[in-house]
Amino acid sequence: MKIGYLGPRGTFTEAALNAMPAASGSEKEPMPSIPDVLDAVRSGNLDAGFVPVENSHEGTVNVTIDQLLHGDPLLVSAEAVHPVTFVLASSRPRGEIATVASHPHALAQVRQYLRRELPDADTVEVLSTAAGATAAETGAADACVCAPHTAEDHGLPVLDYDIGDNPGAATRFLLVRRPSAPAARTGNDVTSLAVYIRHDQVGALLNVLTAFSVRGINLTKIESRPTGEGLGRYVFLLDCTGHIEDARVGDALAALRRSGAGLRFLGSYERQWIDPPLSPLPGMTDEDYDAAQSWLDALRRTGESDR
Ligand SMILES: O=C(O)C(=O)Cc1ccccc1
Repeated sequence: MKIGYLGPRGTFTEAALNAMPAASGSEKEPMPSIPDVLDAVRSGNLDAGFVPVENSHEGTVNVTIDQLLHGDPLLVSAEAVHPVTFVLASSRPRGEIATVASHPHALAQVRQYLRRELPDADTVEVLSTAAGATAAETGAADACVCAPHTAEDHGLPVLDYDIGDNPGAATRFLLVRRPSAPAARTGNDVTSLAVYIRHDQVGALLNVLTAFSVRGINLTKIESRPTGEGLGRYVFLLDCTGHIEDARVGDALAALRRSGAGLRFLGSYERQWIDPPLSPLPGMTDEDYDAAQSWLDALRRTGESDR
């Protein structure tokens, strides 16, 4: 199995992929950008792609989300959550640092540090933290923000360790592939989907949310992105706990379908966060659904209910 990831070597994405048991034994190929990774999956050059999607403090990596929303569909088969710690690295003395290069999400997570320590330095956004290290090594930038081991690999002295504004920041990554049967249900799963609500209906978003809440399904993320059709046209990205094989999740999706909402299923996969999953509401387990279906089947056959 060949997995492409946001490279070059030394990115946080690479470190997160190497820590993933499901990826051990796979051939891993660094690619220059997130769209490069996902397009290579679409074209069949890669079996899977591994990209950052969200940071605990900086929020969503929009380029990843937009890639999943537009173009040929892709399916998420796994997620990984990985801690991120940043260093400032440079071969120049502190007083000579006029430019600092890194990935926009890394720069955003050290904003307060840079304002405090290097208030006059300009930031330079590049495609990854490892690309920032290359920029600092070649002199295209004076310094970079990257992982400690990346500074070492590029022969860059570390001027400051642990410079993140939020200790404990973590990034969530997704393993994606071309659509096929979703990952197996584990009992601790997340389902991601994009919902295109009806714009000619008042309360359309509330109806979508209600489809989840009445079935006791916990939403863990909701985010809107422009559809690209014009102002006021948004698509909603939802993450909920549960698997499409869970009766209540399948039932919620079927209800959305009946309501006329457009759906792009983005995958059901094992959840990797520390929060314990919430128990289903009474009457919402698969067993409850099965028992109610058997009761209805019998009622339709015999005309007899149980009271
Ligand atoms: O640039 C990297 O190293 C990446 O893998 C993207 C990223 C950037 C900042 C935090 C987490 C991931």
